[in-house]
Amino acid sequence: MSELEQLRGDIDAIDRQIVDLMKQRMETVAQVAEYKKANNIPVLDSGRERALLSKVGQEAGEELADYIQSMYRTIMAASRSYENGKLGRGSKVYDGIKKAMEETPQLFPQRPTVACQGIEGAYSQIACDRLFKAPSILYFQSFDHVFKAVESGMCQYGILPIENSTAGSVNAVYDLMIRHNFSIVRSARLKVSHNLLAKPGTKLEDIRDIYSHEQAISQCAGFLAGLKNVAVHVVENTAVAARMVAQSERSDVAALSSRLCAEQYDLEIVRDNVQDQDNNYTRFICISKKPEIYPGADRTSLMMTLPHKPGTLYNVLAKFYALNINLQKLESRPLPSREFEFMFYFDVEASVYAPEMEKLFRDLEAESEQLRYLGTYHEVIC
Ligand SMILES: C=C(O[C@@H]1C=C(C(=O)O)C=C[C@H]1O)C(=O)O
Repeated sequence: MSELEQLRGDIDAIDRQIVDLMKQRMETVAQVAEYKKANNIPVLDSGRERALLSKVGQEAGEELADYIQSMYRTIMAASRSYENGKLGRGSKVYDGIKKAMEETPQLFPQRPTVACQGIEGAYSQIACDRLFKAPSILYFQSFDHVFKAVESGMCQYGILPIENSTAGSVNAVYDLMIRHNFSIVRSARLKVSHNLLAKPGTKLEDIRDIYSHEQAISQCAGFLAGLKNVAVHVVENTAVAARMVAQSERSDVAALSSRLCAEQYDLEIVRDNVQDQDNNYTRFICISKKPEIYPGADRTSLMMTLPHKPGTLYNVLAKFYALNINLQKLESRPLPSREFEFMFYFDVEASVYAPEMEKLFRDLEAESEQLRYLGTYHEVIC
């Protein structure tokens, strides 16, 4: 037997003892849960946990204190989760998820009324047309109006951009999420390619002024830098830019917009795919008033307000880790009304049918100040 094999044999023997001791510890934890139930005591006891951490840290000695303490944080989180299960406390959120699954039809609607921000030809419209077969689209001036149109029932769904691969999160939309009630029922990941559009017959060398949204301009910076005697102007969105060019009396102006805008506004594509990088995409969410969970839903979004104390975010992340749930997105936004408090937005990868989802919600509800379930849905790649 090699030295390594011998050492691993020793580790195996120690692990048998650890597992045995952990089983004994969990059995005692279950008795604690019984006691707490009978005496109406909450599961979490932060004071006891802090004292335990400090004690095991001292017992471990300076060199190992950090390792042992971090292991104990995990052990205590597992104990609390076990206690919540033993107490038979269900999860309100998970009950709501089950109800939404029962009540949602099998098929995603094909012809609903959908709220989009902008005008015809905007990227939200492209995302909307990929998500629904034949939607009736109502256009609104702001993202806030899209949320309101869905909240009031005027539109069945709303489309909102939330993230771009080059420019990052759309903070304005995350900030509005805090203020509105809604559910996410689908998301779309749309490949974005920008084209230089002008009136038919216009040549590249004739163009003197180019209009577009600032994000599109920055994504085409390399192409624009190569043009001579051209001024670039920011407008509110790429479809507005195309409409301006179409309505202009001049024939030396152009817009950076989608291919759809060329058709929409009778413009010609002078140059296509002029973005600097070809892996440019934007993610959109499709929102509704009430939760709807369609078959195949594998992504769940949550929002949580966490108290401003050390370790609160860590505790949430530890739960995802303990249940082997993959985190796809984490976004934090300051809460305007509460100084130094943050709203965290999470996207996790897990099917609603997975048993760990019920455990996750039970544990999160038991311990987070404010938990908002936003929906479970599938992301469409278009
Ligand atoms: C087991 C208990 O419940 C929780 C788990 C703890 C642990 O695993 O040691 C400690 C405190 C509580 O947050 C307890 O209250 O003792």
